Amino acid sequence: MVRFAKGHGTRNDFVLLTDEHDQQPLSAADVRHLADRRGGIGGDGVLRAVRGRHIEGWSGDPDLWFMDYRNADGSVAEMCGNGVRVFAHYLREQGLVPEDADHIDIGTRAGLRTAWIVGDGRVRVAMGRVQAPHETVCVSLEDQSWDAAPVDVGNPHAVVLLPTTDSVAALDLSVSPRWEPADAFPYGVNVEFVAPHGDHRIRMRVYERGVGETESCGTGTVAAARATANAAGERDGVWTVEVPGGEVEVAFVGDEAWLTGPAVIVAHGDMEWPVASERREEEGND
Ligand SMILES: N[C@@H](CCC[C@H](N)C(=O)O)C(=O)O
Repeated sequence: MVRFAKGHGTRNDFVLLTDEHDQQPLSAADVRHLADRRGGIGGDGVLRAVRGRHIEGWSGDPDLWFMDYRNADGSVAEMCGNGVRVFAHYLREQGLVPEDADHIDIGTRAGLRTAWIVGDGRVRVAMGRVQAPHETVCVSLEDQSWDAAPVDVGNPHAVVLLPTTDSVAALDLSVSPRWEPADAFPYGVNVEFVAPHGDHRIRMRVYERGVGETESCGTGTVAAARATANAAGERDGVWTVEVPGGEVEVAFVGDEAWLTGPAVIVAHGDMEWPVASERREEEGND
């Protein structure tokens, strides 16, 4: 049996597990099973809490809790902005960090992230440096194409700025967007479609690498706000980003970003483990 929690941030949902001493490393097939909405628990991703010392390539404090993030298809991603808020909340509710700690430092594959529980069930995270080069790429969806702004939030994004929220709502994101040049994102990319919806307020939909369309993507909201601010010639500022699953706030000071939004744990339970052998065989235990 494995103990799990289920949580979400603006309905971007995750299965959470604690594996302090790295005794249950997850294969891609394990992750797909956990994230499976019919045969497993269900989620857009899986967050495993493990001490940093066990993560190859982590050169920070070995005692820090590390957010080992996986997309629902089993792939590894560097960062997850909604996930890191839910992860901070989980560490606190599980008693894995002191209840009176002012902040929570978390290791991720994109580096150290610091979270503050700010009340009302919301968590603020210092998202680090956001890089948005000037060059654009071409993003296509079925027979439509647009210029998109590449933005790096620790993980890769391409942001398409559209004129109206109706044009965002009309998109069919059941199919994956394509991009050119192909080598612009050798490891894939998350694609955001964004339109203005008031003063420093935008609306966004996203097609996530390794998942498909989700109701929210925290790093995507940061990328969307950065691309919108850049297009408006603004640097510092606070943006509200509406997503199908709710809304979050993104603040910029210089190159740095902070993301604030809800973090919810909805359930705890026990799951059969290891995964049934027939499923491992079916999916391949890679
Ligand atoms: N939903 C996440 C992003 C998760 C990773 C992404 N799919 C990727 O592969 O980079 C978020 O809230 O940031």
